[in-house]
Amino acid sequence: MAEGRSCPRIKTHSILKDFDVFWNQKLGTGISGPVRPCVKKLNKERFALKCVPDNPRSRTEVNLHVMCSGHPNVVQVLDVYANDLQLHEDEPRKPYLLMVLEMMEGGELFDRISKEQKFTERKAAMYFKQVADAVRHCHDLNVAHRDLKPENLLLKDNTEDAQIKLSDFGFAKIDDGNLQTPYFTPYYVAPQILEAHRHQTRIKKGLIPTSKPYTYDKSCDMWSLGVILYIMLSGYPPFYSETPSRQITTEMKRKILLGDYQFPETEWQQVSEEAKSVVKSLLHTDPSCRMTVYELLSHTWLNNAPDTHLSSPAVFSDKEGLADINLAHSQQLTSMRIPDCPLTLKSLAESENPIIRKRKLRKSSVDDSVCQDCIKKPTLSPTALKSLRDIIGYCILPPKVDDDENVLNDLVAKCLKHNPEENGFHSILSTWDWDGKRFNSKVDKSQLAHLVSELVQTLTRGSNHTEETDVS
Ligand SMILES: Nc1ncnc2c1ncn2[C@@H]1O[C@H](COP(=O)(O)OP(=O)(O)OP(=O)(O)O)[C@@H](O)[C@H]1O
Repeated sequence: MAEGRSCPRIKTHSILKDFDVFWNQKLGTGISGPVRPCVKKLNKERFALKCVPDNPRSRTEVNLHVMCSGHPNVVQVLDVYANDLQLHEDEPRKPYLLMVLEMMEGGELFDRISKEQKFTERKAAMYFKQVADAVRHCHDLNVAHRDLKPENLLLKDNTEDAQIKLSDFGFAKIDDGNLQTPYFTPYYVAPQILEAHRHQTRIKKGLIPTSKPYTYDKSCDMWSLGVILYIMLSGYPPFYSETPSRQITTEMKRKILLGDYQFPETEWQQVSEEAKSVVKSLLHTDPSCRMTVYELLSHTWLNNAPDTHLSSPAVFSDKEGLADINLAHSQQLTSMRIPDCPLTLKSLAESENPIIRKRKLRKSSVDDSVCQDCIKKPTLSPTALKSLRDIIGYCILPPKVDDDENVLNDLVAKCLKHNPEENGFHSILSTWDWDGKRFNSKVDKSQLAHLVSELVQTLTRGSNHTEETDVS
């Protein structure tokens, strides 16, 4: 079992006593601003300095990064300072946490791959194994990283066999298992919570041993690993939108939930079946069936990958393309992360006055672009809404009758009477070959619940229905 490091004492004297900081240089830039080089005065050793505003969230980042630090594939945190700084001319001095990090001279992993003369499956497996081992270490400590993406995989130096290390614990979270006891109103619920609920039900029925704790966040890390591996092997991501936008589109979410991706012949015909099988097991749509990090590390491909050439370096050398890949991956992670304070819905009777309710609802909108779209959408009648919700409720609750399929077919048919024009609904139904009366393919009820739940969220945001509920 891995042992975590305890948090170093946060130093409150000026960092400039111990380090020379190159404020005008940057090693890279993230959401929290540039990461700068610095040199320890005592021995002239080079480090990277990450400055984050001092607030509870950054304190969590520091704590969890330090905790996971004692592993060769995790960037080490040497020291942490709490100093007041004026980092921008137009801002007053503000409290910051300054993290002195091990210097990763080799830059980001995908930049390195773009320069590889001969990039093979074996090399990809060698890189990937190190990333997986870092994730194993975090998961052993019950930490979900939640931001596994190419930009956070850094190389120690520029040598041929440089180590890869995981960085940026800005979204990391102690996986305290809260999601094993999901609380929600069954009709309006994030897809992730539905999954946790299903898992809970399966444990209760004895279908899954209780010794295998399930947390959605850890399974998200495994999904991210699947996306990273897919990109490493082919040069492009498994899920992308035909119309690039800054917001993840409903269509892309749908593709992710349905696991709707391909292995196009041109780039994938050379790739071994074992590698594809690893990708498939990581991108499994049901998080509770997704490969765990231990299953991944014991997979034969990781230790016995063939020496076949991959086309990814050529694709990565297009810098703009690589930036698009990184952006798409970040957006997908954002859409998958469960908010740290889960949203719950209160009934109208419990809410405060209507003006406050409306204002709260406006503020709670997480996806403005979707919201704007929805305002233009036709209003759903309460009966139509109820019939959609009945389908969700039916799909997430344990079956009560033997005649499962007919009940579902009847519910859908009834719903169609109330929602005849709703294209989103028709498109969901076509996933399982709805012929107007029944489904002709076996319905994955969990996925159906996901998709209808999303549709309900989309249709009710910005419409009259938002007045029926209050988000707190
Ligand atoms: N230890 C390091 N050594 C060298 N470069 C680093 C180091 N840490 C970070 N960087 C560079 O700085 C960039 C941003 O760092 P980091 O991801 O930690 O910041 P962030 O503000 O949390 O970013 P994000 O937008 O990904 O959340 C990295 O992608 C990398 O290029």
